[in-house]
Amino acid sequence: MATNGETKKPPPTPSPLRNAKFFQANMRILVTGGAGFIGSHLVDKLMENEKNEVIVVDNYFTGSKDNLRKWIGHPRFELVRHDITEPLLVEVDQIYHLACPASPIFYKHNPVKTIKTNVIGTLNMLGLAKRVGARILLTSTSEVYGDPLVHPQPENYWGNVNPIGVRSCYDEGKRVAETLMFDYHRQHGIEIRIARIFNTYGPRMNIDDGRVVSNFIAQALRGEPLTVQAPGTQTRSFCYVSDMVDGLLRLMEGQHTGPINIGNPGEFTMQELAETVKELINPDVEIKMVENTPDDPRQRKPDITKAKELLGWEPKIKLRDGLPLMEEDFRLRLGVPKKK
Ligand SMILES: NC(=O)c1ccc[n+]([C@@H]2O[C@H](COP(=O)([O-])OP(=O)(O)OC[C@H]3O[C@@H](n4cnc5c(N)ncnc54)[C@H](O)[C@@H]3O)[C@@H](O)[C@H]2O)c1
Ligand SMILES: O=C(O)[C@H]1O[C@H](OP(=O)(O)OP(=O)(O)OC[C@H]2O[C@@H](n3ccc(=O)[nH]c3=O)[C@H](O)[C@@H]2O)[C@H](O)[C@@H](O)[C@@H]1O
Repeated sequence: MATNGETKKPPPTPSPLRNAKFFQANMRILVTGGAGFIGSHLVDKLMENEKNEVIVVDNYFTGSKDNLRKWIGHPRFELVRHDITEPLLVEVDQIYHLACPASPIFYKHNPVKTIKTNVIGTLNMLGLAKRVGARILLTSTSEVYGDPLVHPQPENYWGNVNPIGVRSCYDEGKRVAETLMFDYHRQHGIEIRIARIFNTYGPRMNIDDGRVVSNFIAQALRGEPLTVQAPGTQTRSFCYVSDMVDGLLRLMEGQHTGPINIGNPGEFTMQELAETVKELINPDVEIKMVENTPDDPRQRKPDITKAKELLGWEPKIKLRDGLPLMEEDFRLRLGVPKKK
């Protein structure tokens, strides 16, 4: 019973087809942004389960069909070119809502489009969830904490965000997306899950993505200086993509709405990260200090107590073990074989 005296409407029941005799899949799952970095790894994992049908919608702004090449043509897989700022009509049981450019250079490239994706796109996906009674998971971000004044960041910290800065299309956009999720949950009884993802890295990141790990690895392999943005003492905590996917699946399947931080608490300065990449990948490269961009958060590290307690999740892969896996993928794509 809602506290204002109104009876809370239960969400609509899933399609009756799910119980039909010839219905093969137990679960039809929509992944928005599934052609992107995290999305495509999530799709790989979901497709491992023969009971799942997976539909990816993506506008290929930062994603690529190449990331999903092994599934194209598979009977349990569909790939749709679609921009989520437009309505979408599909019948699904779960929605992993990832669509949004994630690298700062891409999300700042067309900030109006970024905020439309976060607000109108999330509204569209919530409308879809409401119509078909699907459970929906939003991939929010540690950027909702802005330039945090509390360290490490627990989920109940409300953040320190510049609402009119160059990053706000993304961080404020995700904050509104979280608000929309909770309003649909409270008003319409939609089953929601919110993950606050902290910097994630791994194979399939765009080579010229602009994010720090992909930049440093590509630079090290090309023999170019590693560009540490000043002052270099700013910190990030890097989570390997398979750990991230595991966390997202647990959150979707568990009983908790979140928001829940999913990230690796191992914290590094950007100078330390550059030194580690240099040591592991190319000891001959130089490390160069370059100018930074406005509003760059000075520190970031997740408090993952909730993820541990509520999801039984914690990351397994340390940065020093994850970097060589990403190096291997970048070497293949850049055509730079390892010297014997
Ligand atoms: N990778 C990280 O470190 C990180 C950290 C925090 C949050 N996240 C969130 O996780 C999600 C995935 O991030 P990623 O690193 O895989 O980024 P990505 O850029 O590789 O993937 C995003 C995907 O969304 C698609 N997309 C963008 N706008 C769209 C639109 N309007 N309609 C349809 N598709 C659209 C892109 O083409 C791309 O395939 C994003 O929501 C991002 O905000 C990522
Ligand atoms: O985890 C998150 O919540 C967010 O993290 C990142 O945003 P950011 O941490 O700014 O990512 P990067 O662009 O990789 O920058 C990380 C740090 O590296 C520095 N950097 C970046 C690039 C570079 O070449 N050199 C360099 O020192 C930046 O100044 C920054 O301090 C992601 O890009 C967002 O999508 C995500 O939501």
